Amino acid sequence: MPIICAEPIIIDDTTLRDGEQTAGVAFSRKEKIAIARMLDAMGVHELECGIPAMGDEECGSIRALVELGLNARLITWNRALVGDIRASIACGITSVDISLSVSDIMIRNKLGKNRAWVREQLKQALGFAKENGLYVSVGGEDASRADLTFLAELMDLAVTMGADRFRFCDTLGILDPFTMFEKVRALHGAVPSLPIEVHTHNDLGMATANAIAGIKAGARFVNTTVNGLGERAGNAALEEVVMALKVACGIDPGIDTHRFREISRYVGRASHRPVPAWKAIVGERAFAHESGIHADGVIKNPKNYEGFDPGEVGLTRQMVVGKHSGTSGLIERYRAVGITLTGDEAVLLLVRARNMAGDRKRPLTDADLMRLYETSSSSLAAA
Ligand SMILES: CC(=O)SCCNC(=O)CCNC(=O)[C@H](O)C(C)(C)COP(=O)(O)OP(=O)(O)OC[C@H]1O[C@@H](n2cnc3c(N)ncnc32)[C@H](O)[C@@H]1OP(=O)(O)O
Ligand SMILES: O=C(O)CCC(=O)C(=O)O
Repeated sequence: MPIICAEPIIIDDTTLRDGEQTAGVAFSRKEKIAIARMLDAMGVHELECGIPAMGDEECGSIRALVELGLNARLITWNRALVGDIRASIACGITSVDISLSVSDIMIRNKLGKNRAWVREQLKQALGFAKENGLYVSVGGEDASRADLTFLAELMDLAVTMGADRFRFCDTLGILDPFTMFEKVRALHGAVPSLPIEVHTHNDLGMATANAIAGIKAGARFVNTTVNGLGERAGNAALEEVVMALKVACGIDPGIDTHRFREISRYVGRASHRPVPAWKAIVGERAFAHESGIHADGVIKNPKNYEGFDPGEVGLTRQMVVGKHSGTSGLIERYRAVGITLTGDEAVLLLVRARNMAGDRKRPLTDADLMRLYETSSSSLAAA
């Protein structure tokens, strides 16, 4: 059943920040500009575009993105350090994520500090950002393992100091959607005046589900990356979150989805992480039908076996002849290469086509189909 959102859902795409943090991935400046332009043209609302603290090269890229004058809001990632925020301001940035580890495990074992230090650091960094007129998302790193009462306390402090939103991060990707929902709902209930952003990771294969659960629990901002790039197993994929919102939740975040295939292929090349054929939404074979019952159903009406039209994401439907084909699919494929089969001919050819696909461990090409037809001509004449 469609859910009603009082306010629009804002997609904050972090392909250029967390996406580039995928181990071994490095985008050139030219690629960053191309990706940002595409995302902007598609109507993506915000781009987390880099980390000024990384140094001159990164700052040069961020400045170049600022100079594009995109519609999308550009936001940078910063530790809760005045120096990091200064570096963002020097890039011409007016929106920042100020990140603080908020779980006791990270506060103790990574930062070597305590909760009081975190509070103090937030005051200093947020205070500095606000004095400089910045829009601020307070990033709660490892929020999914943090004490909820402490999180609510930090959120209260953030509201008092003028923060614009709080980012709930499932940094390790260890939540399930039900727990995600409960935690985000609890925080939203505790501090309703501070909008929540959700940042999810795919370590258990639930990044998209958790992003959607966060939105259903009241989050208004959601982080995505093209193809689900990101630390370790990646983040929630832009194309999955947007289509899940549209198809499963009845929420249209206003993104031009027709370019999903195009941007997916571009980012796949630029990241040297080719898109698997079966990848949800954008995989080349995401709308390929081989199994007899499915092919027959799709031929009768695509709605039988497609949750949405492939054209909506820039893909095309493919009818495949293989080991699981039935006669309807085979007749349809032969029709596409200009040959009309009778029912008897299809029955005869089907056995041979299945065997051929099984032997070759791949679907039959047009050339395979033609050869099969020609080499079966005497049997077909008798059929
Ligand atoms: C969950 C995330 O994705 S967070 C984003 C992570 N992204 C990146 O790390 C990519 C870019 N990072 C970098 O270029 C570098 O790590 C830099 C420039 C930020 C820091 O570089 P270095 O000074 O060489 O430090 P190094 O990377 O070895 O260690 C990180 C330091 O930041 C500290 N730190 C980590 N998170 C925070 C935080 N939120 N606020 C303040 N300090 C922090 C660590 O405690 C550590 O400092 P320490 O050595 O005094 O304990
Ligand atoms: O903004 C933050 O605090 C960190 C975001 C992040 O990349 C993560 O927690 O995985």
